[in-house]
This record gives sequence, C-alpha cells and structure tokens, in this order.
Amino acid sequence: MPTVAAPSARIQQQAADRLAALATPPGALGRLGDLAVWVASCQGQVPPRPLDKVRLVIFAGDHGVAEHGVSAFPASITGAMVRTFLAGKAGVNALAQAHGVAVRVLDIGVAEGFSDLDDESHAALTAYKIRAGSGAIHLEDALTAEETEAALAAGASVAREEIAVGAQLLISGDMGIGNTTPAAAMVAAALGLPAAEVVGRGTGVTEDVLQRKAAIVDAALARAGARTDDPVQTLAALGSADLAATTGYLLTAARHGVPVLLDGLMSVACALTADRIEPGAAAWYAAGHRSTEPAQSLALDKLGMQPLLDLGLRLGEGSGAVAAVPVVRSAVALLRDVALLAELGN
Ligand SMILES: Cc1cc2ncn([C@H]3O[C@H](COP(=O)(O)O)[C@@H](O)[C@H]3O)c2cc1C
Ligand SMILES: O=C(O)c1cccnc1
Repeated sequence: MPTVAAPSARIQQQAADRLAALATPPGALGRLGDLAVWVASCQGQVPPRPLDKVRLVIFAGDHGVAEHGVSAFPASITGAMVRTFLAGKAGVNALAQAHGVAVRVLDIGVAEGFSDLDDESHAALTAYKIRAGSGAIHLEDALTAEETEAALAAGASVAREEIAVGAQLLISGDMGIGNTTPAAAMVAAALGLPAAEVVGRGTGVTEDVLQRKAAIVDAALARAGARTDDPVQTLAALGSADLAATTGYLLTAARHGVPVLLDGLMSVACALTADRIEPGAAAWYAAGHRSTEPAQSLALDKLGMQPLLDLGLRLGEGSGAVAAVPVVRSAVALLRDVALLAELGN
C-alpha cells in the first residue's frame, strides 16, 4: 500500500529546539508551540514562513438522502448558498474576508445547472462537475466506480492548481443539504460503529428526524456490506461526488507536502478517508475546530487530533477552519519573532 511521506523529522527537531530556546518559560506557549513546530516541519523551514496565502475551496453537491427527510432544510438551499458564496455574502465569506483567506467555490455535484450565470462564472464554477446530485445511499450507490475515480481526480487537480498559485495552507469547505448523513456514514464505515453513535443534528433536526437519519445510515451500511473495508469503495457506496472530490483534494495536499487545516464533519470524514487510502496523509493535517457532530469528534479521536477551537460551531462551509487561521498565524509569529533566551542582555 502506498504511504504518504511524513513532514521532515529533522526540521521538526530543529523547530522544537528553537521553541525550547525562545525567551519564554519552557512550555509557556502551550499548544501554540506544538502548532508552530508542526507548521515549520511541514514547510521544511525554521523559523517558519508567515502564512500569507491561505486558500479555501468549497466543494458543493447535492445528496439523494435530502429527499428522504434527513435535513431541516430543502435541497434547493444548496444552489442558493452557492450563489451566496459567489456574492461573497455567506458566513464563511465574512470570516475569510476578516482573516485574509481566498475563497473558491466549485459545483462538483449540485442538482441545479446555474445556466443563468455568465459564461465565465459558469465555466469556473462547473469546471469539475461530476454529476447533478449523488445517489440516496440507503437505496443505491452514491456514485459509480468511474465517477468516484473522476471525483478523486478532480479534487487532486484542484489541489494542484491551488498549490501552483502559491497556497501555503489549504482548507476544504462543504455545501450540500443532507451532507451530514453520508459523511456520518463514511465515519461509521471507517470506525466500525453503528449509526446511533455517529449521527448528529446537522442543520438542527428534531429527535424524530435524528432517528430517521440513523435508520438511513444503518440501511446504507448494511447495503454497502464488506465494501466498507475499502476506502474508495466506501466513497462510491456511501459518499458523494463532492465528498470524493474533497478526499482527492486533501490527499493531494498531503502528497505535495502542503499543510491543511481541517473544518467540521465533512472535512474530517474526508481526511479520515484520505488517510485510509494513503496512510500518513493525516500527518499533514491539523484540526481547526470541534463541530457539534459526534462523528467529527470520533474521527478526530481516531486521527489523534485535538481541535484548536471549540465554539459550538455547526455551520460547515470551512468556517471553523477559517476562524482558526489567526491561531495558526499566531503560532508562526511566536516561533519566528520572539528573541532567544540566550540573546537577552542580563
Ligand atoms: C442556509 C444554510 C447555510 C449552510 N451552510 C452550510 N450548511 C451546512 O448544512 C448542511 C448540512 O446539514 P444537514 O445534513 O442537516 O442538511 C450542509 O449544506 C452544510 O454545508 C448550511 C445549511 C443551511 C440551511
Ligand atoms: O460539522 C459541520 O461542519 C457541520 C455541522 C452541521 C451542518 N453543517 C456542517
């Protein structure tokens, strides 16, 4: 099985040595110190470079399960929110604007066609479109094997484009009504857990809907059977076009040695899947925040990650990761700009 090469252990040691030598009491920087060492090891450079180019890609898609009562909102919101991202008016746009993060939105599997957009916007939005909506996972596969490979390849191309324009830190965001259902199913499949332990309230569903969501995830897991042993087949059976593309994006970032700040459930479910496809990928990821979805916390535990923020956020879109960007920049500033204890005049 191919594995992803780890960030440089030599640079990690150099960064840890610099951290220990700063004009601060040992350990006083807490997890900011660990975070700075991780960034330096990913960059292969001590001190680390400032993170000027942080880029978010939002992978949008519709999900067949949304027609089966798993969300508090109708599927038509997916396309409406895509337009809102393009207009720069969504929750994550406000955060990205505040923190100097570039935002790109892609229609990977949205049901509607966006034919009213001007040619240039339409071409940019749909350049990597795989299909209009993904299958309802309790009844049918989300994707064919060919669509799964195409979506993984699309995400990989997007990551290469982002890296080519200088991305130093990448973030994935999600938009798709119903997407917490397939993402929870992917986590259940990877961790061998029953639906009742992974499903959460998503957009804020009632107890009745939560029960239905669990039944749908259990039916989907039973339908997928032993295919859940394989991460790519899991994406085909239980995922979606947008989740497969997100997985390809995260995997390619790791392969190219570009660090990633993970967001909520969809981002972390895909990170877990990327690390199942190529063990070692997760060494290039840090957890931006803890969302309210149980499957996100379970997946973070499995990956051995402690999130930077825990604000009760359950928005998605990449918002939790973007909110954590100033924390990562703070860590970098400390390891770069603080004097060494040995330099103090005393
Ligand atoms: C207005 C609005 C904006 C959003 N932005 C992200 N999501 C998030 O909520 C949805 C997932 O929750 P569920 O599985 O319960 O549908 C996804 O669209 C996700 O991107 C939104 C949802 C809504 C309604
Ligand atoms: O975990 C998330 O990112 C999340 C939770 C609820 C709805 N949308 C996203």
